[in-house]
Amino acid sequence: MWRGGRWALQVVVGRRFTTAPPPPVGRLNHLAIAVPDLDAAAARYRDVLGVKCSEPLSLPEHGVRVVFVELANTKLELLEPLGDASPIAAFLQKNSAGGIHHICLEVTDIHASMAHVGKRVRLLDKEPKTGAHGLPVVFVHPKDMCGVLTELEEMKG
Ligand SMILES: CC[C@H](C(=O)O)C(=O)SCCNC(=O)CCNC(=O)[C@H](O)C(C)(C)COP(=O)(O)OP(=O)(O)OC[C@H]1O[C@@H](n2cnc3c(N)ncnc32)[C@H](O)[C@@H]1OP(=O)(O)O
Ligand SMILES: [Co+2]
Repeated sequence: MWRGGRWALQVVVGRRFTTAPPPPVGRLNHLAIAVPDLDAAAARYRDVLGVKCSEPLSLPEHGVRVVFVELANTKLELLEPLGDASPIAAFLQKNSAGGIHHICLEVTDIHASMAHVGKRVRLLDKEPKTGAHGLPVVFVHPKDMCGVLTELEEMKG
């Protein structure tokens, strides 16, 4: 069916049109927290809550320095700005003490998810980038996801 200048996949099932179901979304891979001082934030989580923190990892291509806090059912991603163009620096200008920055959901096929999701919401890149885990990631604009910046990360298998 031709809709809005694009072919929309329509499967006829018993005289009722349905659109292919979205590719599956799995676990919450991480919840990211922007912080003004990564070392102080990691020490706070480690010393106050006694949780395990990774060594800091610099990701200049993303403008961040990160520490992962290991939890029983997911991870926290502590994010400090790295470089002048860091998206975290812009976030901290509005939230000086830091705050919840994004969530990351796992998908099995990021291109399939992008093709489906990209029809309905704004993806912030045309192609996936390589994230902190060395896996493909893409972001959905927060204004299109109930005010929450949403990262999709491909987890094969
Ligand atoms: C990938 C490596 C690592 C990993 O997990 O592997 C990471 O997660 S790195 C994380 C850092 N990278 C990113 O965040 C990339 C995606 N982010 C962006 O492209 C920008 O930050 C963007 C487009 C979300 C916001 O851009 P900007 O900071 O320039 O702000 P705007 O003024 O354009 O914002 C428009 C509108 O959105 C609101 N906003 C901004 N950031 C967030 C946020 N994190 N959560 C919720 N809402 C957000 C902002 O307040 C504006 O709202 P308005 O009502 O118009 O004021
Ligand atoms: Co992330």
